[in-house]
Amino acid sequence: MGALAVQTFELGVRFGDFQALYGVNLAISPGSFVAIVGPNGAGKSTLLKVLLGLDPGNLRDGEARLTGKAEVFGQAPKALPPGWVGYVPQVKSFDRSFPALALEVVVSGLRRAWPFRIAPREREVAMAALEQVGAAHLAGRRLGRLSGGELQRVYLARSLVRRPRLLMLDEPATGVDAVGEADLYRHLEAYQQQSGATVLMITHDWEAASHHASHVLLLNRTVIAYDLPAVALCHECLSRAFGHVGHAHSAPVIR
Ligand SMILES: Nc1ncnc2c1ncn2[C@@H]1O[C@H](COP(=O)(O)OP(=O)(O)OP(=O)(O)O)[C@@H](O)[C@H]1O
Repeated sequence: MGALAVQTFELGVRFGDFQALYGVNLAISPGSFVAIVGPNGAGKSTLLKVLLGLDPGNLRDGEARLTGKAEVFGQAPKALPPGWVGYVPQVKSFDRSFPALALEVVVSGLRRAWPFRIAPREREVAMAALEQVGAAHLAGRRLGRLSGGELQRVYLARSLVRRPRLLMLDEPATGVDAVGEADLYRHLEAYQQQSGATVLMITHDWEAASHHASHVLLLNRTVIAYDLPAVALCHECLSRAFGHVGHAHSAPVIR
């Protein structure tokens, strides 16, 4: 296969007169587990949206402009075969009022359309994905009756159901308790070991990043550091990304 999982060349995104990202040059090898760390408004979600092939101009009102180039497995994100990329959005963006069952949500990831009738084979594949994230018992539950952590697992199962080569997660551990967070990493690492997939995960938890990620991308509108966690999370890099690194955050555990 040979191609890098993700490569960007002087990537920039501008919303009106606000430059959200500039000069982003990345080369991420297949099989990496990358934690994307940076302050609020650093452009982390914007970067993931570009890699998902979404047009940043369509995200909100106003003019947006993309410059430079992004490639996923050597191709423009929009040109990738369906199923190569999985995405788990932030829990807060999930619509729980939608009257659906967890199983239906997972099958919708398989079909990319709402499953009014679920075929036996689809049920089998979706149940396997739910089992993979320890959520088979949630299959028949309505979304509105799931906790934040349970909902997170259902969407993780949905993102895994087509066995993506690149999995992107936007703050998956937010609102999830410590056990749920440990489970999340366990499931991600197990999937990665089986499949060799590349994982990009936005997180505000430096400690978890330093424990679980193979690499850390420290971002503040441009790349501050992309390196092994112990290097990218050094005090100087964090100060450059966050400004003053005060006592509000626990110091990262450097192994
Ligand atoms: N569609 C849009 N229109 C205008 N501005 C936008 C749009 N999308 C993002 N922005 C702005 O771009 C900047 C980067 O946003 P983004 O959501 O990528 O940051 P983030 O690093 O993910 O932040 P957080 O940690 O708070 O989730 C922010 O200042 C945001 O307000």
